[in-house]
Amino acid sequence: MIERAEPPAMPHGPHVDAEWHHHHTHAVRSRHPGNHHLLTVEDLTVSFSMYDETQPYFRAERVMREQLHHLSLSVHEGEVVAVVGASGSGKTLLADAILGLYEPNARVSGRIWFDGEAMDASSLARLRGHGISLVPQSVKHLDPLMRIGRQVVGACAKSERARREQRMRELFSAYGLAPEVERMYPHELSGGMARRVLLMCALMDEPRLIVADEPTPGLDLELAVHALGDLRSFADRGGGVVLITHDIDLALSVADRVAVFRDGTIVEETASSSFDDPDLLVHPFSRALWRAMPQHGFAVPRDRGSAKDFDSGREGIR
Ligand SMILES: Nc1ncnc2c1ncn2[C@@H]1O[C@H](COP(=O)(O)OP(=O)(O)OP(=O)(O)O)[C@@H](O)[C@H]1O
Ligand code: NI
Repeated sequence: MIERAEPPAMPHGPHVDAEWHHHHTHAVRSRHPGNHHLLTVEDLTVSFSMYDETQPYFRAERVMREQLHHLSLSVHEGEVVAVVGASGSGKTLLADAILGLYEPNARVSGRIWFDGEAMDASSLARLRGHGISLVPQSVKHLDPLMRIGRQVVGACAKSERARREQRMRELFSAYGLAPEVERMYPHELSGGMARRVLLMCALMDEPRLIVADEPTPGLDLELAVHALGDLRSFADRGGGVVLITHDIDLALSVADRVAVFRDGTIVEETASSSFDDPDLLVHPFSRALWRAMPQHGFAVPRDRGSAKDFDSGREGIR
């Protein structure tokens, strides 16, 4: 169980120190029975302890709010799996959980396996940047006080510096960033440049799995296609990619499989090609996404406050 681990504090990202910090027991490491996946997430549930905002403040008690519910997902080597769904539905929480990043008030349960090994929060944290890399959703993840070149090269042993600088320059030219950008600070970059830098940071580490949380907003179509093409070729070289996005059209152009995410869980995992024919889609929400695609007439899925439309019957809404 991931809830038992004691995660180390990390220099970047949210401070890792969840409530379950206090219950230590040693997680049992075992191989997943018959697992041939690079990543397997089983029954992942994330809740937050918070004050009940439906009560007046003087009566409010701490309650647990569950945001991810019994979520399962798998990624093979060589595969791009797109996680598509509405905003605010918990997709970033899924990314954070795979990276072993938990807020202090989070309670996490479930199982995560990487390359057949059972993971806990501390082993996931150790893999961060050393096997699993995140392309974060917000460009605010860049350090505002550090020059771009230093951030991309990252903290590394002196002996590795030259090799990493060489790789950075290759990535710079592949992404059409001028060498001067190395000397710049994040506030001097356009949104699109900052996005490319975040992607480069992930590619620098030569991970086995990349979790990309909305990597394309702010990129024009050509750059977005380039960025996704890079994730595709990373997978083609044997890596795995979890591509979180609400742009299903773009996702379908690179993903092997699509995991349809709704209200804190994955309701359907299917081949991208299922979106060529809505009869191959099982869940009403997947069909609603299909209908919302431009070429199918832009029917906007009524995602909020109309759960019944999707949950009662295969056809869902019109
Ligand atoms: N530390 C926390 N405490 C309480 N609630 C939280 C915490 N972190 C996230 N949440 C809640 O979890 C829910 C899911 O948020 P999340 O950012 O994962 O959604 P998302 O699908 O990534 O959205 P977007 O598409 O806007 O990026 C939100 O309602 C958010 O308010
Ligand atoms: Ni998000």
